[in-house]
Amino acid sequence: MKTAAIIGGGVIGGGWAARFLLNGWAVRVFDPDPDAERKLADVLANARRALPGLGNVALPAEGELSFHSTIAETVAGADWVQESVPERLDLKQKVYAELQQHTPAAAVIGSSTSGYKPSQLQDGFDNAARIVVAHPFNPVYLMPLVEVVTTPVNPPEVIETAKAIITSVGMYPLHLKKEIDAHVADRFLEAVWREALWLVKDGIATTEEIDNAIRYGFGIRWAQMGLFETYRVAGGEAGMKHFLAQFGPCLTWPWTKLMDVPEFNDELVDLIAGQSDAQSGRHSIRELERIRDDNLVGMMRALSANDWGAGALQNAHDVARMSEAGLARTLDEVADPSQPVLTLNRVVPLDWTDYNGHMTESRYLDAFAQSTDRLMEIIGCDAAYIAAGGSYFTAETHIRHLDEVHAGQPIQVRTRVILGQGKKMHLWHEMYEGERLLATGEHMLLHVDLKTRRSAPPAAHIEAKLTQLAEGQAGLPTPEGLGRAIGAPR
Ligand SMILES: NC(=O)C1=CN([C@@H]2O[C@H](COP(=O)(O)OP(=O)(O)OC[C@H]3O[C@@H](n4cnc5c(N)ncnc54)[C@H](O)[C@@H]3O)[C@@H](O)[C@H]2O)C=CC1
Ligand SMILES: C[N+](C)(C)CC(=O)CC(=O)[O-]
Repeated sequence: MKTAAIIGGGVIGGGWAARFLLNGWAVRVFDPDPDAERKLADVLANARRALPGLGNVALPAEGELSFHSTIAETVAGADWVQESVPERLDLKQKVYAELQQHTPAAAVIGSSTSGYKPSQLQDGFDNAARIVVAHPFNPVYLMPLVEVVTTPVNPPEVIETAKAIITSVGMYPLHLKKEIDAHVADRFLEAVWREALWLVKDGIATTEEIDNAIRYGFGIRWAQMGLFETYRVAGGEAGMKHFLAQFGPCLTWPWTKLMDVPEFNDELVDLIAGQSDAQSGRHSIRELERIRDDNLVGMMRALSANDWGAGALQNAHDVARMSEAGLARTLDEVADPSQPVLTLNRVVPLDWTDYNGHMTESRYLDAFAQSTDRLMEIIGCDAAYIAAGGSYFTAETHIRHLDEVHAGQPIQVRTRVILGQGKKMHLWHEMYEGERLLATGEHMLLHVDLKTRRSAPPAAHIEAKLTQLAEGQAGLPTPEGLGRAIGAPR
């Protein structure tokens, strides 16, 4: 098991701790705040609620969490050290002086700093080559971006290790080869933040109106395409050049106050804090975090369905996790084809819950459909085969809802091929939470020619694999409930 040492376990260090733990790492924390353990437990509770169901493949078993009273003890045996102490250079440098004495030589040290350049953290330290900026976004357990900022003293192997570790916990390392104060993303945030402060101070808009301008408008666009791709589309058929010709000149108009910062006096602080209380004071911070997490998970899962942006990143992480989660992609990878095949191993995500407080009925079909897709891939009906014009359509489905399951619970589906002959594929899915049978799904599918949209025999290699599974599993007892129908009222 890999080990992460977290130096500073506040908002960001707590988020890093949760990200590593839920991805199976051992996590060792140092934070002098006597309340640090309680605060981190709160962050971890929210992370456990949101992260495991984000993807379609189960995460590894949670790692071990421990708290330590010195930096020396915390970094013992660490593969990765993440420094997240307050944003004060003198304090950070004091911490790096200690880290240089005790951190294992092979470990990489990442700093969460929002604004300092890596050279300011490396300067004068023997282990400078192993120090990089690894700037995350809040909440670290859900947001994938990490700005990795390096300097010429960082050798390629340190940079590659940093990128590989960040990728392995489902995040996206954006490597900036040139250092700059506040990296890239915080430059945007600061520009928007300055404008927003002026708009409030000048009485143009309240904090709530500014938030509405973002969340009902460009904020949704940015989440899926960013800035440049969005503006390319906004240029119409003439694209980016037309957009620049039309809107470029207005950048010289005096629209912006970007170069000024309003004076941070009591009057401005009270104005902003008062409006913010009126806007959101009815929710506690932990409640707001959960609302934020529900929304982020829902949006990222929508992007996954389109294999786009942060969703495409999550899908790639799911694929990387499949083998460890026991999910085969080919028949050769199925450990024992004479037994029901594991076709789904995931956690019920937050957005699958309904007003009854449990997984809603349509998601049982969603889960079984994911299992059918998995079985199709296993028998060779994969993306290439479908692109070449062959696939399966579902002709009939019968689901029995036998027991409840809730967001955050792990579910597994095991699938039997009851019949695989000619055009027909008759599947029997059983959904479990541990040993508890939650639902069964019986599905009749027909192989189709995607050009004619009519049923047609599958390719020989598909039928051969299907028959192999059906014949191999024929000796198993008949599943209880097979062929069951609701029946007409008498
Ligand atoms: N809050 C945010 O939105 C983001 C912050 N960051 C960066 O993350 C770093 C930490 O920021 P936050 O977590 O927001 O601050 P925070 O104040 O929530 O947490 C800092 C933690 O460090 C602890 N600490 C203080 N002295 C320490 C020491 N000598 N050794 C170990 N721990 C010590 C404190 O007790 C506290 O728990 C900063 O560099 C900040 O720029 C990065 C991304 C976003
Ligand atoms: C406000 N902040 C500069 C500390 C923000 C960040 O660094 C990133 C984030 O999570 O928005």
